[in-house]
Amino acid sequence: MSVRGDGEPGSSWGAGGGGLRLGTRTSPLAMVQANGVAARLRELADVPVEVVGVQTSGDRHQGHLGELGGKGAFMREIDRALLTRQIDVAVHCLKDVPGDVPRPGELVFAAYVERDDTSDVMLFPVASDVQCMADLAPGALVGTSAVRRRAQLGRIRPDLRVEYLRGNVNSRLGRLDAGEEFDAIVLARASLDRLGIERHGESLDIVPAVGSGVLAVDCRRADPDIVELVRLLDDKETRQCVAAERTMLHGLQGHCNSPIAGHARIERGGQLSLRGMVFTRDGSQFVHSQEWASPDKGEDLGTYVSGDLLRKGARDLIDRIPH
Ligand SMILES: NCc1[nH]cc(CCC(=O)O)c1CC(=O)O
Repeated sequence: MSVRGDGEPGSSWGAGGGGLRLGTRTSPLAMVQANGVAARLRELADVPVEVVGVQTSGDRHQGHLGELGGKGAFMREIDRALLTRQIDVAVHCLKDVPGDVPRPGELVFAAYVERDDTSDVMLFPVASDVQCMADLAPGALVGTSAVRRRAQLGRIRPDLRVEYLRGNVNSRLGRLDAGEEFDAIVLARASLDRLGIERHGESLDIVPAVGSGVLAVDCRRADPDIVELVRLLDDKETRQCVAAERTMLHGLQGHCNSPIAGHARIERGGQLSLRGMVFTRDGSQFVHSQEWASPDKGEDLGTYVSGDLLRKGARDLIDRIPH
């Protein structure tokens, strides 16, 4: 999809020399996110930026993501488009970037955009009388695809039944409102905010996903001008939090089916804190760790917390769940 392709003659940006091509998934959420990043790049550099939708196997495939080798299914085609210079910049939800597969060495996340809301919200069918989790009947059916949400819901309301639900945000809301399948679903608050969807949702008191609410902007290391431009979108505190969370995730060596939660933040006193949790599928067992460090020590903090979780038995919890 070409949102703006008016490459100025003589402009030397990007692979084609006529401006930057910014690639992302074709979902409405990915497009909104990419358009936001593209607008900021145009402002910063007075450069034409064309948004390009890239079809990924994760979007084409309707079944269980595990069948495609997990979350990486949303990245392979986009990485390839960057490496073959079909696009110059890519925008990803960091939450969807796997922690157990190394990124191609030729690429660099030159920016982590200032973090949006990290919370998970429970939504109810518009026509339903029930508009909060406490009012859900015992055994009510909740839709989500995230093992982390399933496990933590299990800790709050072990009676709820959880069924696998994925697809783009609007199709999930459509299925919810049709009122025939689910009593509630769980979504990221950030996805509703970015799509401009205003509807009641109950923020859940659960630990967020590693990388939640963060957009990662990828480009080729070999293009220093582009790296330098994208760098201007980088938010220092977000990068410090990401360093802690992602280092923890790498240290745990989980897979896409591992119920892992991780959340770093800069506290009021200026310290960086990191909380990590690993659960069994139903959340009945878990390990927890929290530690603080100076904000420039995010990686050490992540290493410490993953080590602490492993000492407390995280490996056994992770290995008990099939890939
Ligand atoms: N798993 C899908 C996904 N990956 C990133 C977001 C958007 C929010 C974010 O960047 O954290 C979503 C939608 C959702 O979970 O509802």
